[in-house]
Amino acid sequence: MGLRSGAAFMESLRDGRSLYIDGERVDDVTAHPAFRGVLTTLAGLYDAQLDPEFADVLTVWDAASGEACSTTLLEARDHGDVLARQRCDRLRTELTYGLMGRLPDFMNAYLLDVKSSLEHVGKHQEAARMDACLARLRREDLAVTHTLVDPQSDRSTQDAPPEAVRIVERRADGIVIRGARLLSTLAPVANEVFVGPYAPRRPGQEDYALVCMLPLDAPGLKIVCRQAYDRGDGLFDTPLSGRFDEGDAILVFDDVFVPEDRVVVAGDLDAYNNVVRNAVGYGPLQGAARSTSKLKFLAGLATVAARTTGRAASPRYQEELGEIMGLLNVAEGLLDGAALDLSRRIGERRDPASALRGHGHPGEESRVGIAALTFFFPYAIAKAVEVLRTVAGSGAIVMTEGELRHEEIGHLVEKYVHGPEISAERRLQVMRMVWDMTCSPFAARQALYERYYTGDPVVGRVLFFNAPKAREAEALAERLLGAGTGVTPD
Ligand SMILES: Cc1cc2nc3c(=O)[nH]c(=O)nc-3n(C[C@H](O)[C@H](O)[C@H](O)COP(=O)(O)OP(=O)(O)OC[C@H]3O[C@@H](n4cnc5c(N)ncnc54)[C@H](O)[C@@H]3O)c2cc1C
Repeated sequence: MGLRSGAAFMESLRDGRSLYIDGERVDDVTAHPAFRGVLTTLAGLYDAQLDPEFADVLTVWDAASGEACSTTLLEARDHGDVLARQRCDRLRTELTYGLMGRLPDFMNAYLLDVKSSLEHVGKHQEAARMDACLARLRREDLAVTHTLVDPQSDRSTQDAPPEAVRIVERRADGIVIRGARLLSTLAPVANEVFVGPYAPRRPGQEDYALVCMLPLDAPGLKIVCRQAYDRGDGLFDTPLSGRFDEGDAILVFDDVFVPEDRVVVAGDLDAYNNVVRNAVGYGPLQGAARSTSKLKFLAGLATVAARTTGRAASPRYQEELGEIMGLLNVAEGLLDGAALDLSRRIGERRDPASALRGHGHPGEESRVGIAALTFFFPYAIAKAVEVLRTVAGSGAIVMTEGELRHEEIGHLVEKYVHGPEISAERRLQVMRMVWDMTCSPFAARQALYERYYTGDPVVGRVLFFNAPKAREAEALAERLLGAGTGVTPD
């Protein structure tokens, strides 16, 4: 099949999936107003792959299928391939302003990581099954989402609660699964879902050690969406929710059959607990590109907002905006660092001796991308949103286009709501965007997303505490502590 057009992508979603939103069952997701905006955005990305202006960056040749495929599915052999991926990740996330956390790109990178991790720990059969899924994605140009986290029915323990998805029947041709997983961003408008691990499973929990891929129209699979934030209010009033509300859903697997060729892990705890632990780092590169694009967009919007009120002329606001620009420069460096880490690890996997030549330290120890996603970006993005709030002030609490166009008061809006040499229409347009980034339900969800999308931030930090680099740091301090207190050399 090869690369799909936006129209073909839309057609593929008319599949009879069981989807529920705002209290109703939706028969055709492409016709529902809640998804019109985000589907237009995603269809645009599919069309961009076919556009000669973008095709060189967004697509690569797939020798296996004999057709072009998305660069986001390119398995990198060397640094040149990694840079091609970085350029593609950057372009696609700039086309979406970093506001879509779960572009299909995220999962394409993640699944390549799964394959690399399983291979690294010697789970070759599972890695081969993942590879077969990736080959299908390249051939069919599918949009994939994922669901990793057990329901919140009991967080007093890390063990799977009975509500978590599990294997309830093993057949010769596959397995039957039952239970729920959260929280699947993009699920309403994706083609397939990857069910994968988050918390490690322990002996006795083999039925919960499940990794598989399924089409989102699989019989028995229910997509239970959160409330829509795109309420059809138009792109002037809701310029971000009207374009980038990617949707989140709890997935309920009500006795869903998974054919054997879609099962990656079914009961092997060792494989399950190593599905991403030893990944080379495609995911962090994509995440760093997305976050950098978002930071750039926020820095730009804050500057534009400051100009619409005249505050950009004041050193007090220039200082705030300057800090965001500084953070953006750091972000660019971290993105390059994530690319270098990925290249280094790919090289080491191919030739373990290369870890000892030239790079200073083995790539396994360097976690620039993950550290950037765990620590830097959540801070930098929250800070940029805070600066946006500061420069906009009460301007973010803003009337709608309706008042601007109203026959009785429109002229008063023109007279009293303008900025310095800036029309009321332009100022309102900017402030509606600021509102959608700082005050709307879309904005609140974006903030929550940045905090949680890499998983529980507490768990993430503790992993760094337990990493070899922490022991290296400790050893450095111990060296000085052990140096004695004598001030004169012996
Ligand atoms: C907008 C959004 C989109 C998401 N998209 C996806 C997706 O596409 N796919 C997917 O699989 N998941 C997704 N997630 C889920 C995400 O992975 C989880 O939110 C994350 O793993 C945290 O789990 P939880 O929300 O159940 O919080 P909990 O595990 O219930 O934790 C709640 C809070 O308690 C804190 N906490 C936990 N332990 C301790 C401790 N010992 N001491 C102090 N505090 C502690 C946590 O840090 C957290 O702040 C998404 C989440 C959000 C908010």
